[in-house]
Amino acid sequence: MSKKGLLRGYVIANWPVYLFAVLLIIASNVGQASLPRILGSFTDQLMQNTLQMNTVIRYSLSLLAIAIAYNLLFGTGQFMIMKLGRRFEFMTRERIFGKFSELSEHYFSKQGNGKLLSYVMNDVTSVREAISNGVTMMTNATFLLLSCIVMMLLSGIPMRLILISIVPLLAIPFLVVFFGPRIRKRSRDVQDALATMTESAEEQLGGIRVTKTFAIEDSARERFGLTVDAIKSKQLRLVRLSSLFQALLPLLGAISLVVSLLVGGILTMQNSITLGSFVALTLYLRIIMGPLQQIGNVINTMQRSGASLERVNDLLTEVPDVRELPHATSLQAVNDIKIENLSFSYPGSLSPALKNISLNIQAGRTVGIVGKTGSGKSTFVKLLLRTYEPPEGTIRINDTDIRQLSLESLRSRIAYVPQDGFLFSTTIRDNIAFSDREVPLDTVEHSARQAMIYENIIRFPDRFDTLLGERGLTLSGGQRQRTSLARGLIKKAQVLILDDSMSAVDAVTESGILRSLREIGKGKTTLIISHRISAVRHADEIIVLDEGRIAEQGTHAGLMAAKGLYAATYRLQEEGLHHD
Ligand SMILES: Nc1ncnc2c1ncn2[C@@H]1O[C@H](COP(=O)(O)OP(=O)(O)OP(=O)(O)O)[C@@H](O)[C@H]1O
Repeated sequence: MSKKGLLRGYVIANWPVYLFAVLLIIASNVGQASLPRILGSFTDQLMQNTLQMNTVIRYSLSLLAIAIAYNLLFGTGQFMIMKLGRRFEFMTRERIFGKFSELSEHYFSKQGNGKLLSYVMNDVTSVREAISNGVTMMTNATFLLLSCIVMMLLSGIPMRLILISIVPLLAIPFLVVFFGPRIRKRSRDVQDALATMTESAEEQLGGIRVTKTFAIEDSARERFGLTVDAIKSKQLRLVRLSSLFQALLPLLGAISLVVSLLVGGILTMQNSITLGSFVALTLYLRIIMGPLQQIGNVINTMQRSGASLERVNDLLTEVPDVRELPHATSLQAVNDIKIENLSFSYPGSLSPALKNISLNIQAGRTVGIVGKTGSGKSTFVKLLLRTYEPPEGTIRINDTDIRQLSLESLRSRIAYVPQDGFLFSTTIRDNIAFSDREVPLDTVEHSARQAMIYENIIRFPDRFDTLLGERGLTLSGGQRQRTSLARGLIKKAQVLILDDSMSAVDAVTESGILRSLREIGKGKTTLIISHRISAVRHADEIIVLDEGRIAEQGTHAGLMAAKGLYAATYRLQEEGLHHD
């Protein structure tokens, strides 16, 4: 898609409706532009004393007919364009949301949620306003201007008088060329600053509890104030420029009127033109002031929305870091997972998070991964799920490089439970049955029992129908973690990955969950990642990661006998437990 693709594509797809609406607006303008001509001829008849009652009535009815026709035609045209604008807004928000689901975690960590929200809210609205109001006003203004000029010529007003009167208007294109790009540049600055403010507001709200517990509300307010100040000064710069531009166009119109009054007045005194022509000319120039003001307005809106359109187009043309091949293979079943010489550095990071990892995970086995914080455990899982793209040929499932697989088929075969599983503002039941909303309540309850959260849930007044989040109940950290665990356990997937998913539960609950896992894990490939050795000691194989490398590998008994890092960590943790 080209930079302008979004809007152009939309207008091309809807051109017959746009054309029809524009024609209606043009027709309404032609009618309106005949008003001064009618009034001019009325004045001449009045001066010549040739007016009769039925002529007066005819003139009045003509004016009424023009007014009604104008309202009908303009109203319908404007409604059609507004409707198209709203549809554009709706479609663009959907496309942006679709794009969000394509983009990788890396993109989101780079951009920040606030900035992305501002695309969906501020930018889309700004483009919609331009294509609704902008198209209506631009068509209206341009054709009213042109119709007035044509009608002036048809009204018998001498050509030289018209030309002299509209000379000041010739400066308009120069003003547009001068101001347009400058307004656009300043608008982009404002939109960027708005995005930064949304981002800052989002972060401040997210961290409000921390801010309060540290009693640093004042400095938080000050920091937010800085982003607001940045918008204020950028907005003032924009407003200064756009107001100047908007004021200059009517000024040109006013100069035209002055010229027409001066030259037209002299010609009327010399009887070179009729009084009717003079009245018509001044009325035309008065009417022209409206479109001129509108054109200034529209150009301002268009420039502002142009900046927003650029931002939205930039987002929609963003190429995701993790992409599917055109003919990606669909993964039907997971047998063996082979990892060979896997090294990985995060984009922009100098030191690798994983170094030379080689590992075979046979189907149906349980593998524990332990290691101190920052040793690369979560990175390993992210690569397995292709949240980040692993280097070519380093991770294979059933001998196929996972980069050849479709993302949907890969991810739907894996149930992943992160440490801080996000819960949505809906019922507990819907949160647990996230992978398949149709599963019966018994199955949801069964998973809740396995995750040791059932007893908590049935004590809530609405049990599994209890609402969570903004309009509902707030769960404790441990309850949240176990609800998210139940969500992973219910998923019908051949591979289960628990990424530190029991860190917020006590030792007794953990051992209950581990018992369930041994039951669920039958026939499933299970990866348990943990700081705590108690969570992995029953695994068929344990991998000890240290600074991105496999430091040790084996069963619990084997690793204990080796008396290395694993055995030392185990002793430390056991001692901690006994001291508690
Ligand atoms: N998105 C990221 N961008 C850059 N570096 C990252 C990113 N995520 C993790 N890292 C770095 O990669 C290294 C491994 O991190 P990882 O999250 O895999 O460790 P971990 O063993 O899971 O730690 P923990 O037990 O604390 O969750 C760390 O040095 C970390 O700083």
